[in-house]
Amino acid sequence: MKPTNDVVARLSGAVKRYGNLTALDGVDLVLHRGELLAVLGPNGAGKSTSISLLLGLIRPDGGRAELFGLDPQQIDARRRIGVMLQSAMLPLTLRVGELLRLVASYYPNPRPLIESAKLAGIGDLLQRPYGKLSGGQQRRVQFALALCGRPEIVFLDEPTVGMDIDARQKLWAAMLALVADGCSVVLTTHYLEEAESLAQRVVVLGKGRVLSEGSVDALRAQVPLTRIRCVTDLDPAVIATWPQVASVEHDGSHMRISTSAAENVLRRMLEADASLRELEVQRAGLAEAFTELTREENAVEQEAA
Ligand SMILES: Nc1ncnc2c1ncn2[C@@H]1O[C@H](COP(=O)(O)OP(=O)(O)OP(=O)(O)O)[C@@H](O)[C@H]1O
Repeated sequence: MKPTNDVVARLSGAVKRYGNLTALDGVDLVLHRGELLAVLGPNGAGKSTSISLLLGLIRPDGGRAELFGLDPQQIDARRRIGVMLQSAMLPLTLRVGELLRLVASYYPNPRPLIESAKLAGIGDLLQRPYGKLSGGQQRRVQFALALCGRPEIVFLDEPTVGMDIDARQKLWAAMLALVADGCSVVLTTHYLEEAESLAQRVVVLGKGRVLSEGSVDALRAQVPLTRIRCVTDLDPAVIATWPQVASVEHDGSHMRISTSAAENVLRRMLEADASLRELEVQRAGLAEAFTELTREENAVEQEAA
């Protein structure tokens, strides 16, 4: 357990309503110094709302939001954070180097421009007007702007959307470099492999509530599933009705089955299909855990309705 003075950001019982819609319904969330926290959840779960509360862009209707123990709207708190939101309104005619210099000037102890550019992999873009860059290049510039002030916390709201694989991997490496340097990172993403390989801790939101919270391993352990992948002539709709089969999907020519009883399911499949081939059996990852957690939430809702 980390000491509580290690907490750099916190939501306590945060409630946010938009008319009749409760976007956040009592969310508790803490961020420790030097950790990468992934905030996951399906569309509309409340991820962006949670981040907006921590950034002081919106105010809670109940509960509290704190940055470094301060109100997030205080300038002393804001000077210690960097932000990359889903939509960035930046002046299109400014060159990337000019943008970086401008944003860095808001901070008391910014990184040297070259260091920020190197971390974000935009050293070759500094002379280019921002508006002339590709979508993926603009995202990298936005990342550079988020880290150029040497912030203690960086908030990244779906940062890798629109990036190719190479750019995404570079951004991952840069996030890890920030964390190694003692910076805390809050990352929202729909790419679960991103959370799986980067995050020390994961919070799963669903319909404005925290469904689960813990390390990636702890989350996986909550849903002890195994993934079976193979080529088979068996009918997926039939396999889906077998006991303890959580899901059956097609993956090209392969079938992918998630189950909590891998041995039983495999035995049954091998008995029923002598031509079953290209078999792989693997412990389920965060994706399956996430699907199960959010599915349980939906089922509870449907029962209650
Ligand atoms: N300004 C607003 N006015 C009205 N409703 C809003 C507003 N902002 C968010 N909401 C609603 O609050 C809920 C939570 O939205 P939020 O953007 O936090 O979800 P999210 O988890 O970030 O989703 P996504 O993955 O789609 O980005 C949604 O139902 C959304 O429609």
